Amino acid sequence: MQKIYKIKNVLISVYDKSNIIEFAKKLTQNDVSLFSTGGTSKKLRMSGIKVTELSDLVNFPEIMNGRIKTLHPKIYAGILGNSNIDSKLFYGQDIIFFDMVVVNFYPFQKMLTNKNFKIEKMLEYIDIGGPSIIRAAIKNYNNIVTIVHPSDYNTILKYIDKSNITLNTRLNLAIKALTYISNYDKVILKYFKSLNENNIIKNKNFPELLHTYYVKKQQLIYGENQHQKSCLYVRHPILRGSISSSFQAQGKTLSFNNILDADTALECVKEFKEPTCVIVKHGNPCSVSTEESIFQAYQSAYEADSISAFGGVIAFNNPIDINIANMIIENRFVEVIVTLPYDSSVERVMNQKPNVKILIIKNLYSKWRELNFKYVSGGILLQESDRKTININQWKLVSTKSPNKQEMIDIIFAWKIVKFVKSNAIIYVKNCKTIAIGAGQMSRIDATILANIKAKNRNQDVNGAILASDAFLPFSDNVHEAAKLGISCIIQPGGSIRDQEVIDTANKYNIAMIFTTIRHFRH
Ligand SMILES: NC(=O)c1ncn([C@@H]2O[C@H](COP(=O)(O)O)[C@@H](O)[C@H]2O)c1NC=O
Repeated sequence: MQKIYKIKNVLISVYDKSNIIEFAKKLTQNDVSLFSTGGTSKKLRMSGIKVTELSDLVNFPEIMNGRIKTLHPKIYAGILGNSNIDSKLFYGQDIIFFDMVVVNFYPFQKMLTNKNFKIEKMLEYIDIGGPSIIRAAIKNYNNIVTIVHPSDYNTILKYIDKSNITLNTRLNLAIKALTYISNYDKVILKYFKSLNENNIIKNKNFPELLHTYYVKKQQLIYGENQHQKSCLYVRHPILRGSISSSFQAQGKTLSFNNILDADTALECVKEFKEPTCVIVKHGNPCSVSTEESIFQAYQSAYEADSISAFGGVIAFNNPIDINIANMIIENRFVEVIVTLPYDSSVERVMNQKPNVKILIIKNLYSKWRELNFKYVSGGILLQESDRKTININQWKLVSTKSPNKQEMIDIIFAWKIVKFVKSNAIIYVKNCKTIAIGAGQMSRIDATILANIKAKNRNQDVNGAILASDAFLPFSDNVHEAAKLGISCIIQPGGSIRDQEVIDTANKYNIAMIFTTIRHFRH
């Protein structure tokens, strides 16, 4: 036979007071005694409902602006205890054993929409007493009914006069309550994680425990290789102007490598305000060019290294135009295009090559400073992203010869690119166009020799070009190699113990040399 539960004492503490008057009235009509926190008591009393204030019950006032209202052993004994068993234990201590708790929490999620709320204000909306009451009641669901949704008031009233709130009903209400607490905590957790990330960025305060919050965006066709499964997760809140927030307008399913390359291409092209095109293969820019128009930039970047551009990932900092579209559909093998939204006429042309993957970026110049994660077996490395912008005032002219106006423009152009090329990186630039890139070599001299080979093989005119090196030139050998092709200016961080020897060699060849004092390794 089902045990009969008579509801006698009810604790009510609700932030959302909708329908509470009607509910409380019906309870009192069924000989139920009510016990409430300050605001709830006031509301009930104003409607003529008899209620005992919990602070009177425990003989302790609500303090600290409501931070402490119900956190009292007498209240928790009344929630966690069983009147049949524990009455003797608390003999003479005026413990009221509650048969039902009706609670809803401070509206933390709703307050999040209030962008002006500072952290201190948000913290005040973390409900402490409410979830504690509910958690205690859930633990004692054998003896207590737990209500967290006004929509359950009527359900419970149907049973209350018959005193047949079954164990199963209480269990289901406890599950609802636990879900409510858990969702509430998830929202707070998300908020705290966002603070965590901001703190890391602002204070370089790397936490003991690292929580990250990434949401699955899409399944990828495969990982780095076909036998590896893969998908893309994106940070929350979404980073605007990034590859993660891009929208795929057409083309086959993206792969892991497509996204990596598109990210490098996009981040690199974002460095430039003038029409610029960046072509990337295997994580490295193969060519970059800035021109008067985006079409010219594309043509010039393509010509700079048309061999490497085959099957490349191309990013533009302007919408692609009809000329680019025609050129691509006629005779170019392109894997991915990253562009700002383009015209419908361009769309119609690109639709003729439906396999080309096109990613649309709505906003290029996001102000975010991001964190950079790299995975190692069993751990992750965390660092600030290399967002160091150029500050010419920190640069030092160390050679006898000074760069001329065009060389100055070219070294700034090159220095923006070099941080996107894997180390050791040497790049040659002339007239705002890369003419050879030596990437990812284990020795710097090999990177320089590679750049020389590429420049020669592609019939580039290196005479009067500039050389940018992502880290210091450790020996003068690089200068000798560069001089062979007529390099007229070198930009590098400086900082080698052989700096003077390197400078002397530059002077010997009448090469201008600038030290940036900033290094841009990329691994
Ligand atoms: N601090 C406490 O001891 C405490 N006990 C209950 N509350 C919350 O206070 C609210 C009701 O307060 P009032 O009845 O004063 O309007 C409810 O949302 C309840 O979850 C508390 N507030 C915050 O934690």
